[in-house]
Amino acid sequence: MTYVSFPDTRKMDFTAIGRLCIDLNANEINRPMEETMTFTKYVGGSPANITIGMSRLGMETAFIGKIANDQMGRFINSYLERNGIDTSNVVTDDTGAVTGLAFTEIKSPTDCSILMYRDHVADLLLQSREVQEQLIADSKVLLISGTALAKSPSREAVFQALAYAKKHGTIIVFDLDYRPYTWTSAEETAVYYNLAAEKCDIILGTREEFDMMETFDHNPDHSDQVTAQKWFDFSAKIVIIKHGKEGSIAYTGEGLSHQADSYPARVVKTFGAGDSYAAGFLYGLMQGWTIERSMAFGSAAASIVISSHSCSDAMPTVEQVNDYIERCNRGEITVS
Ligand SMILES: Nc1ncnc2c1ncn2[C@@H]1O[C@H](COP(=O)(O)OP(=O)(O)O)[C@@H](O)[C@H]1O
Ligand SMILES: O=C(O)C[C@@H](O)[C@H](O)C(=O)COP(=O)(O)O
Repeated sequence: MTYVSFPDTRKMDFTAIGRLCIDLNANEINRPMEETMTFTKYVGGSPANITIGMSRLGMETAFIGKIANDQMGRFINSYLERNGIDTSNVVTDDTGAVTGLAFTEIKSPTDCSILMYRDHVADLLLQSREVQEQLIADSKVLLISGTALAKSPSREAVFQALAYAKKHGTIIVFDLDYRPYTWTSAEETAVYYNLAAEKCDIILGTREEFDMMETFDHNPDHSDQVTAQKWFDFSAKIVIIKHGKEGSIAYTGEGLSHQADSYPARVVKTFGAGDSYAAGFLYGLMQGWTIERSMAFGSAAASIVISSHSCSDAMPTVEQVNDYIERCNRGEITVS
């Protein structure tokens, strides 16, 4: 059964809007940040990671964002271009803003955290008039991510992109990607997340992220079913709630639910799971696969990325994901 009909005559498969940042991942792992001396630099930012993932999977991709006018900004731009991502709507800041940094702490495979440096970052300065309507009209999918809603003018830019997507029938995906830093209150966060989610066809988030959105709702048992049901009265066709190692559950407007287990992984660090899952799942759905097969493909992609040092650079190809699934099926990867 087809739950989402993607427009079929568009030159761009997938366009994302939001932050382009730098991840600095600890080289000396299994210790606190205080004792970490060296880091490896990668392109980061959840929507950037997902776009890189989609590109690795062979999709035509583009990005809408703003980079700093410095070495970090140029590093990001050239990495995107080397990965075949259209950067014609990546604009350069001219106000002296900086690139957001995410230092990752890997204390153990299950105890990871991120230290964000996000004061005066370029990505939150994207303006609505800088969003190219034609690019969105030419795309099958527009992905938004919640962090870009945290501040103006990036907030308005995302809503403008949503308006263009609605106008042109572009399928809208919302990766909640809630990062408390840069939001000022629980009320502000919930209001803007809810306003954006009303317009989206596919919504992906963790249980904790949906809990944040339900600040004004009645869902005392944190029921996934109750969470999902709310969005089918708006635009949603699929709502996915992710539960880390426990797997994920997808709901569709017909009242059906689909459960996916996680794949085994030799976990190096847990971040990057959600971004690779999103890329794998969306890729599958755009191939016309069932929701279950798409979720399994996303889950396997996630296991590959959390078994690696980076998020963006470790995004797998189709062959790598299929090979991983086969190796798991043969019992060759059992550590979880
Ligand atoms: N420890 C783990 N082992 C195996 N797979 C995992 C693990 N953590 C996450 N995953 C996979 O990644 C998916 C998304 O992870 P999750 O942690 O829920 O999202 P996020 O990274 O956005 O917080 C899960 O549904 C699961 O398939
Ligand atoms: O999103 C960021 O700014 C940091 C990411 O690049 C980072 O690697 C990460 O946290 C990935 O997020 P996840 O996939 O939700 O775990």
